[in-house]
Amino acid sequence: MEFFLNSIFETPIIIGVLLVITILIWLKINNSNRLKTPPEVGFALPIIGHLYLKELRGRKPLFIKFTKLAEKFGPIYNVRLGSIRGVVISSSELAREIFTAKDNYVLARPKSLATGHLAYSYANLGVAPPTPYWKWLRKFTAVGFFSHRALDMAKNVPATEIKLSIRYLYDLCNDKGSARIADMQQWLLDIGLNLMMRTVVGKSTATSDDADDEEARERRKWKKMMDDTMRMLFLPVLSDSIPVLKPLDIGGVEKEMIQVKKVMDEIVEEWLKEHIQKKANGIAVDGERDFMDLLLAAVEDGDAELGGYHPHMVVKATCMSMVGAGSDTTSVVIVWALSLLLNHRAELEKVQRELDNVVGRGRRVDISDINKLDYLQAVVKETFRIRPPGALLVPREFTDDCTVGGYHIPKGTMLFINLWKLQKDPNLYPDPNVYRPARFLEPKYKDIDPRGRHFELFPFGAGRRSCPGLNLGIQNVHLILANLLHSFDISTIDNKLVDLNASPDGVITRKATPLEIRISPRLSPDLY
Ligand code: HEM
Repeated sequence: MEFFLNSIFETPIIIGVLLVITILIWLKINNSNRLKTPPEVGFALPIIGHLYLKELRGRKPLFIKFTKLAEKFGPIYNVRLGSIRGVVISSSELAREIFTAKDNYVLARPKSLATGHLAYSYANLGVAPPTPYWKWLRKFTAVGFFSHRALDMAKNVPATEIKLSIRYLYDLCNDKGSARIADMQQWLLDIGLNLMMRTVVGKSTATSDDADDEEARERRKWKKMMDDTMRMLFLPVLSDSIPVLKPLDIGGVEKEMIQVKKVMDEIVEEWLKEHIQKKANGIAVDGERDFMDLLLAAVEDGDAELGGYHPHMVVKATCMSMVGAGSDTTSVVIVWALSLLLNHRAELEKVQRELDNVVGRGRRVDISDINKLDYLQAVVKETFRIRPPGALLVPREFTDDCTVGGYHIPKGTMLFINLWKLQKDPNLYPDPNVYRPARFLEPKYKDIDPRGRHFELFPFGAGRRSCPGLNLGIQNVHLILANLLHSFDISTIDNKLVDLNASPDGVITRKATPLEIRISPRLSPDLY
């Protein structure tokens, strides 16, 4: 008997089995006390988290990498980008839960090295924490600037700016009857910036103005400043994910941010001084009032909630956030709309036929026509669906522990909504990867509104932190696209297909390569 017991307990296999059983029981007891968390995409290493995974390596856009991971881990999963803990959502139902019942938890934006330097100490509306100051600014912009009434009053700005830009293209065609545009994306980025500069600070950067006078030099300086600021503001910096690298300032990025901030502030300060002078002279009351005029008047009102910021800093930061957030977004939608139409010529011709039927060829399109252009509106919706300009929206951060889809999300987690994947869900749209604008004319889809109320299509985000400029954005996208397609016949060079790949850089989904096209006028010369 004694021999028998000894042989059992001395057998390493038996001891191993007992050990495993003990560990399993311990894990089970321990897990049942723990909260259920979303699937983790792998084992997170210290410092780099999941950045070593093959799905997260390489120079592809982050939303493509997240889409690959969603195919493996489902509509909600946890990912660690270095020290940043994120949750990635790609289901319409979960997005609805977050932006309705849980909206209060996700009103903040994460901080980064770039926002620390370029966002006027977080006075910038796009990154300000959800304080009474941010609420006041949202209310002010919604009522004073983005309401339908305000847009109606300001409709002359797009009309004149678009006319100028179309005229510029027409002049390129003039004696040859057509023109080759090497980079239509650049023309569209210019017009987007012109529109916002006129609306916000009353200035125009004039499309591709290469004159050599003082005014043109000034305009080139603003344009470069805006380009640099936007590029730097959304630059993924390694030290945001791996903070121990911050003192090294790899590639001199932080030094460059400080330089960009200096130039930015000098220019915006100059605009502010001009507006203060205008106000003192009474011009801002009687003449055309831009956003800076309105805000300048509002911050001096005793009821303004300025969160301890100097009133002038609020004006500078907010105007920068408007120009920055409103220009590239608008242009990028039109780049994609045009690119998709060029790859589907029958659709392009349908839009032009609709324009000819509704507007005719005897005058130019104007704002009042847009509501009657059903096919054009369907084209814009299909573009928002297939190529959302913010494919991951703009990240948010959970400000408290929360539950989403039954999973525990701890405070401090970054929220990514993968619109790129969500809006191509086959449960929402049949043949989701096929470009078919007419789907938005079908009874089931025709009432889908992209303004953040329907979680099948919400390119402007949703909830209380969604895009405040969406009405202006929607108006300008339709107006510019309609004007282009009405004014010109457009084709690719040698009828080649347009490359539809997205650039890996930035939060705004730009096209990776230039859009090269040929245009020829289709209206009578007196209309340009
Ligand atoms: C087609 C054009 C546009 C698109 C697709 C777009 C998209 C977006 C998206 C996705 C967000 C983030 C929303 C969220 O977190 O849920 C956003 C925020 C914002 N947008 Fe737009 N936008 C456009 C035009 C504009 C315009 C014209 C303006 C201003 C004139 C503007 C100003 C802003 C601002 C200030 C924010 C930050 C709001 C905050 O954080 O409280 N946007 N936009």
